[in-house]
Amino acid sequence: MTAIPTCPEEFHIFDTSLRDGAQQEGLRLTVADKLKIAVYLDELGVTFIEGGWPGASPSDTQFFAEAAQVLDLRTSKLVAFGATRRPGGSASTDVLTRALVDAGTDYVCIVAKSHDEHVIRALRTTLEENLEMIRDTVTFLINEGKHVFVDCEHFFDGYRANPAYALSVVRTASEAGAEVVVLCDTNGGMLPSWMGDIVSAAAQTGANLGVHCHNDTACAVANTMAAVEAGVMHVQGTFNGYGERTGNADLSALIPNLQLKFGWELLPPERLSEITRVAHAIALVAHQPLLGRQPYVGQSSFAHKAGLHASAIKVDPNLYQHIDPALVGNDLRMLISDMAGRANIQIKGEQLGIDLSDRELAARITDKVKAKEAEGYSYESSDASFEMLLRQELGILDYPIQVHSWRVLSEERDGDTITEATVKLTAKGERQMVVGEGNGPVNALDMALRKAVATAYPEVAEFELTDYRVRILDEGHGTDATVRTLIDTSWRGETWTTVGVGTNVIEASWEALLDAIVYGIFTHIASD
Ligand SMILES: CC(=O)SCCNC(=O)CCNC(=O)[C@H](O)C(C)(C)COP(=O)(O)OP(=O)(O)OC[C@H]1O[C@@H](n2cnc3c(N)ncnc32)[C@H](O)[C@@H]1OP(=O)(O)O
Ligand SMILES: CC(=O)C(=O)O
Repeated sequence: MTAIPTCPEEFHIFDTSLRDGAQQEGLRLTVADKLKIAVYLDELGVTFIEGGWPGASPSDTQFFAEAAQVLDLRTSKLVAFGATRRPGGSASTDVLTRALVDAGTDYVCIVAKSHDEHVIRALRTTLEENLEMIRDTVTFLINEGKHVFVDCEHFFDGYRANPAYALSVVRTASEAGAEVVVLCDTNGGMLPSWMGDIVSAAAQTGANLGVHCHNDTACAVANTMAAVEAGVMHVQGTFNGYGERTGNADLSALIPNLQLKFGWELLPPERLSEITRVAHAIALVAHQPLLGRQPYVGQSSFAHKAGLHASAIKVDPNLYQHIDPALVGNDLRMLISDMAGRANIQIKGEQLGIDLSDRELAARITDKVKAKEAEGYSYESSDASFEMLLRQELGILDYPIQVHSWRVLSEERDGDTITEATVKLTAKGERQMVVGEGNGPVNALDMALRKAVATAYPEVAEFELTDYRVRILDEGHGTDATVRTLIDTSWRGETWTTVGVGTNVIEASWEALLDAIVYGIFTHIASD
């Protein structure tokens, strides 16, 4: 095994979620969103937050103006992004360079071309003029009192095409006073084993080096780690890997990798344990669902489904996890499914405070789960229904309501569809018959059921059906297919999921609805 590198005396975590992250298709951040995310990043403690490109868009200019007024960053420093001046001009008169100065940050990061072909064909200037643009812009910004970083765009591809020119760009930026020269894998085509030699060659210039990797080969984090092993002292990335095309190096994986695998204390442990919360909070602001299988911070990162895994986890959780999830603020989760063995059921029982140590009892429940899963039930996505099944099997589920009958009618009257449901039940000894109307049969049943139960349990009126999903289980059967319905119910910050299965979608929905109400009553409302 190669030796673990030691942490450089100065090491930067440079977050570009608000700049390169915002270059992701479908991601649109308002100024208010950016300000919120900047606060999360500062609380976590990244070294730098790149806020955007002032002058390129009015909202980025506004972001820096507002940030100066309202952001009180405690641990991070704000960076404004820009580019070298235009060819043939002067940095002192370039409109965008002026906007960079006016952004008012102490730190700026400018992008410079480092691939000869890009200079000639995209920038349409000479190789020498490109070096002059870098020299002029860095010098100008330093004279304006800025700390300057230079992003060498297409550095790795440029090095492979013309190493001498790519290195001359690094040298020019460093000699002009850039505090870090960042080697960018702009097209994201590199592989980890290709990084080390190129970074080492760039280090010969004497520049302080950083790295900025895109994820087009799914190697952005690995490439960044390889560059770190080769000696860079500054890593750029984004939270949840947002970024142009396939994204950037994901800081929610990169930071734990550096801290927990290399043993570098980049963040105090109590801040590292906030990283899952921060990744989710940023995803929420960005309106991007966070992938369950996102390393370290995803909901499934420490979720165990297979029976063999669970049986070893019962002995010691570390037998089947690479770190203690608490270190990154995540949790071990035990999933119940047709792949479960006794151990999954016993661990889940323990988490629910139900003793299932008896082998025969655990085996009976395992068989029951497998049989129900074969019918189409899915307990890994419906914890509440699993708990009800468990309690039913153990005879410890006191049904708070008894349903006598239900029906639902939909009719078209004068062009309008009217849907009405009737539910008859007994709750706390009182017989109820309630009619509910809704914009469809499931909605009408939900209304009638909750109204009927609410006379005995008034809190049920506040239960909210927050999600309803229907999945056809035997495609090809057409309208007589078996369906699975999953219902999320929320109340006072708690959410639980229940499942129903059947060839009749309304019956399957009713099963999930009824379980949702019953579960909510016995777990959240004191029964008397
Ligand atoms: C690798 C990266 O992701 S870097 C970040 C890229 N981010 C963005 O591009 C987002 C914000 N960009 C913008 O709003 C616009 O592109 C602006 C304001 C920067 C420029 O807009 P426009 O003036 O309309 O020019 P346009 O976008 O068509 O072309 C960019 C120009 O910058 C030049 N340019 C490209 N790279 C550089 C550089 N490193 N230094 C100086 N000039 C550059 C191009 O040659 C082109 O010049 P041209 O106008 O003579 O053709
Ligand atoms: C600078 C930058 O975003 C890149 O080269 O990808």
